[in-house]
Order: sequence, then structure tokens, then C-alpha cells
Amino acid sequence: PESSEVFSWKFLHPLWQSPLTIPGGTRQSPINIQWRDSVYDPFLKPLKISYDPTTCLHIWNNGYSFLVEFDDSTDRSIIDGGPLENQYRLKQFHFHWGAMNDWGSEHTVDCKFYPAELHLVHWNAVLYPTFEEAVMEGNGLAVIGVFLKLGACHEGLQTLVDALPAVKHKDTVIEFDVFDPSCLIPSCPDYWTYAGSLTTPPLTESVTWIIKKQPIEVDENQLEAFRMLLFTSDGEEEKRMVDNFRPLQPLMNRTVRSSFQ
Ligand SMILES: Cc1ccnc(S(N)(=O)=O)n1
Ligand SMILES: [Zn+2]
Repeated sequence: PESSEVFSWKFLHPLWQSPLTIPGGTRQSPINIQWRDSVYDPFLKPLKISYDPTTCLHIWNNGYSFLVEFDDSTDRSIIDGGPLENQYRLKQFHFHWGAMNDWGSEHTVDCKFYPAELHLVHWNAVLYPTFEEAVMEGNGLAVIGVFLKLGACHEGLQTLVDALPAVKHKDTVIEFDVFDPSCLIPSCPDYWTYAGSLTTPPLTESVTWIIKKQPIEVDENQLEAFRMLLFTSDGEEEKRMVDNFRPLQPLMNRTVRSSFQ
């Protein structure tokens, strides 16, 4: 083929300038979860979540999303059980959202988009010495995905929303020293799980995804607070931080399991 046919900028993601498809990728994320095709697995255990709110460190606008980062130097904030063979340490959580309420989530359920999606990122500190090494291993990471839907104001999220103006620009950080992220996780224990990847660079195929069936409710003002963040640094031409989600990826040879019938 013509050299120009082999590579074209149109294959690069507008935000991440990285290839939209990973050559040889067989377990990429996000995916559509077709409810009727998911397979109930009676051997899946309930997910155990134990977070220590004092491990919370700061909120950081990294130019893709805003991350709430945690002290992961000990096993004080961990998850265990579910589909996992080891306990995993909480490192950070962040969100993906749209410019409008009709889209914004990364995963979809029966092709339905939610206005936003929360990701709580954990790494396998039992098997790997650092997060950076765990990122490169098939069982290195576990990410809990929680859908956000438009509804009542979420009290727990509001403490986070109130701090967002301080991280409006890329590469700004604000101290945030006590927050319990379990207030953002629905009480219903039901989840889907599948083997996937990170949805932003390095897109490595190292994630056991645990997607909660029940969404949490947030109100319009809280979603608007996400949308007033900027991708751009102070002094640059302002670009609103919206639509920071990756397109759906092919399921390939994967089965999504459910913890519920
Ligand atoms: C820590 C990290 C990096 C990249 N992408 C993700 S994500 N969106 O898959 O949770 N998390
Ligand atoms: Zn994410």
C-alpha cells in the first residue's frame, strides 16, 4: 500500500495523539456490556472494599481528567474478593464525562451511555513492587467503574465539586486530605467483570474491570462543575474539559461475567 495509506493522523485520538487502536490489542477497553450476553458466575465473590479516608492526598488536574490521589505506600485502602485473586491498593480515582448529558461514560450498557463514569484505580501490590510495574502486567490493575446518572444532588461528591475551581487549569493541584471514596460506590453489590485495558495512555492490557450495575445519582450543577474544568494550562487559549472518554473497543474473544442472576 501507499505509505500514506498505512498511517494517517485520522487514526490518532484527538486528545491523546495516540493510536485509537492498539496493534495486536485483544482486550481493549471500554466496551459495550450487552446485558443478555453476560454470563452469571456463581463462583464470583462479593467485592470487599475497605478505604481509610486519611490516605487521601490531593486533587490534580492532569490535562485529561481530575484525579484524586491516595497514599498507596501501605495496605490501608484496599479492595479484595470479587473476581480478584489478590488484594489491590487504591491509587487514585477520576471521572470521564461529556459536554452534554446524553453521553460521557466510557462503558455502555445495552448501548446506553451515561453522562459520566467514575474509575477507582487499584494495583496489585502483593505481586508487583510498584504501580508502574503493575501497569505492565495482565493481573496488575483492578478498576471499579461506577456510572453517574442525572438525579438528586450527591452529598459526598459535593465536597469534591467544591474544590474543583482550585484545579481549573491543567497541572494545578490542591490538597485534599480526608475523603472516603466508598461514599461514591452504590450499596447494591451487583457488578459485571471482564478482562480489559486502561482507556487512556499507555492503554496497557492490565485491568480487571469491575463495573457496578447500579449507577449513583448526581445533579446537573455537579456535572456542570466537571465541565468548567479546562484541558489547558493557565494563560493558554481555554479548552473546556469535556468528552474525555475513549470510543468503544471490540469485544473480541471475551465474555463479560455478572455477579448476579
Ligand atoms: C491510572 C490510569 C491511567 C490510564 N487510564 C486509566 S483508566 N481510564 O483506564 O481508569 N487509569
Ligand atoms: Zn478512567
